[in-house]
Amino acid sequence: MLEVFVPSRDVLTSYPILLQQLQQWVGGATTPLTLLFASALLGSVLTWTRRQGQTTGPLPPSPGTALPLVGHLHLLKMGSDPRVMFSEMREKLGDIFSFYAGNRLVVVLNGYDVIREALVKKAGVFSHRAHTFVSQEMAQGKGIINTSGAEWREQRGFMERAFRSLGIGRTSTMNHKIQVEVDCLLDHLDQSCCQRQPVDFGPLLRLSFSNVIISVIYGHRFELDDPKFNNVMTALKNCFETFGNTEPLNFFPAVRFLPGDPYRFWFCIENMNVLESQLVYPELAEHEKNLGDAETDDVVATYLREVMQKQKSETPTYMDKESLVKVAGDILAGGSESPSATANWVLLYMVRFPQVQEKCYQELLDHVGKDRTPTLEDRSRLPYLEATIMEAQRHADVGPLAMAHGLARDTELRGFHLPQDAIVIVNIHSVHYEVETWGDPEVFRPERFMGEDGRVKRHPNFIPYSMGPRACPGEQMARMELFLYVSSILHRYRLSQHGPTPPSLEGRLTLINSPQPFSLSLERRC
Ligand code: HEM
Repeated sequence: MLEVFVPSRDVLTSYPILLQQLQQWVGGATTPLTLLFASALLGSVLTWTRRQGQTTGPLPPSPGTALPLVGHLHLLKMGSDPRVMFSEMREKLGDIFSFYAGNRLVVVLNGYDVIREALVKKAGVFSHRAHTFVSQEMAQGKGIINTSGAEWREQRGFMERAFRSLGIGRTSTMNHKIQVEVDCLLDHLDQSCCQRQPVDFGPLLRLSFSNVIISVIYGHRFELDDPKFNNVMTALKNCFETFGNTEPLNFFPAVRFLPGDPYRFWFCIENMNVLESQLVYPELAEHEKNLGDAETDDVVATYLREVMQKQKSETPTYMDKESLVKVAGDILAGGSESPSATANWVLLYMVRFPQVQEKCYQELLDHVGKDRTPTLEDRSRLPYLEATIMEAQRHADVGPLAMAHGLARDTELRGFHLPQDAIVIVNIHSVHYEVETWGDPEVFRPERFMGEDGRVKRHPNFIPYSMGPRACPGEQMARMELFLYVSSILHRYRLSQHGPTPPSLEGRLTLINSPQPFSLSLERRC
């Protein structure tokens, strides 16, 4: 789960610590650490020298001269927001640029045309994931997010098949699954509303959205106050929040032995173990016991049945129980943080732009009325609400750098040579904030997603789920969830700012860009 390189703000703040430590060791006495450092340096210089001689064509432009061991890191603005840094680099270097992080080449793709050319037209090469130290340690080469080639195709193909056969994507199935969680959330909100308590939606939405995907994976839900559920979800959140810090290990794996776990690697591993030992393995054992029961119909049961069939027919396969642990973890990771953070952003925008909230409510009144709650069948009748969700997704930049890709082999893109072991960053932020496309990208304006015919206008450059064969397999489900949660909350409550300061539009960028914690006041409308 989750083990891909994304140069978050954390990575850029982690490197100065690393560079400082390197300087200290160089000047210090001989200790196991200096020996460790010396061998890392020697290995790095050797690889570096070998690489320099291997390049067959011009690499994408870079910010200057790279040095052994650190590459271009000494030239990058450490600690700055990578989105800002990449925008500046793009202005100077063009749509495709590169830099060495240690001795590993990182290539950044910017703008719709270049990203489409890579992920769609050259999908066979660009649909790989980069092989990195941390991803290998955490995923053990298994699952969906961190696999490539035939193994990835089989695991991802399974997920898509299972989702189809379980009816995920069908309005009737999803209406029920999501509605159960929405109703529970609304009950909880009613209590806060009655007691005039402000609500911090962040943790509530995380638990609620996780329950939807858990019911798809394991066939049952948890009570929102179940301690085990809360424990496991905290572990997942911890992984998301600290994963970015581990990135220096991808370039200098030896630093994992430093005392005090400064890059939070062991903390991440520990939290992943909590998730797997308290949720995934026990669920697997339970499913194995009940597999004969025809009622058991969920992702895990479907996977186990397919493994049995393949074993029986002696079909070669990558599907096994160890892979199932990672597949289940990947689907849970994908299906919890991104959609719940997106919903939280939408609510935040409703408070920052009350006129948009009122317009959404008016649309709900006109097409749903006060006597019933919204359902997925109402989607086509509520285009402004849909447009508002899309605009919040674009403006909030939830997954600004997607998940890093890799290359199946050495390749060429727009005349530049890209070596097979490069890490490829897909800069979705550059597409969502392109002035040529949007005119005024900094402005929050749902109308940009409304057509003149009063219907939702789908824009090809709106790509929060990425593009090509590696694009998010949960898109359909996420869109249904976002619609039902947001429409139900806005239908029942007027949301307003709690306290004198409005919630900040500045996010917290880790693996994804989440809102900073904030609380809202609720007033019941019906
Ligand atoms: C608003 C909600 C969501 C957003 C913005 C989002 C966005 C993304 C993005 C940008 C990627 C990376 C694509 C790439 O590598 O180019 C991705 C991958 C993925 N997402 Fe989502 N996602 C969302 C919801 C979901 C849901 C609900 C699920 C599960 C049902 C899910 C499961 C996954 C998985 C398993 C991958 C890895 C795919 C692969 O490596 O082949 N996501 N998502």
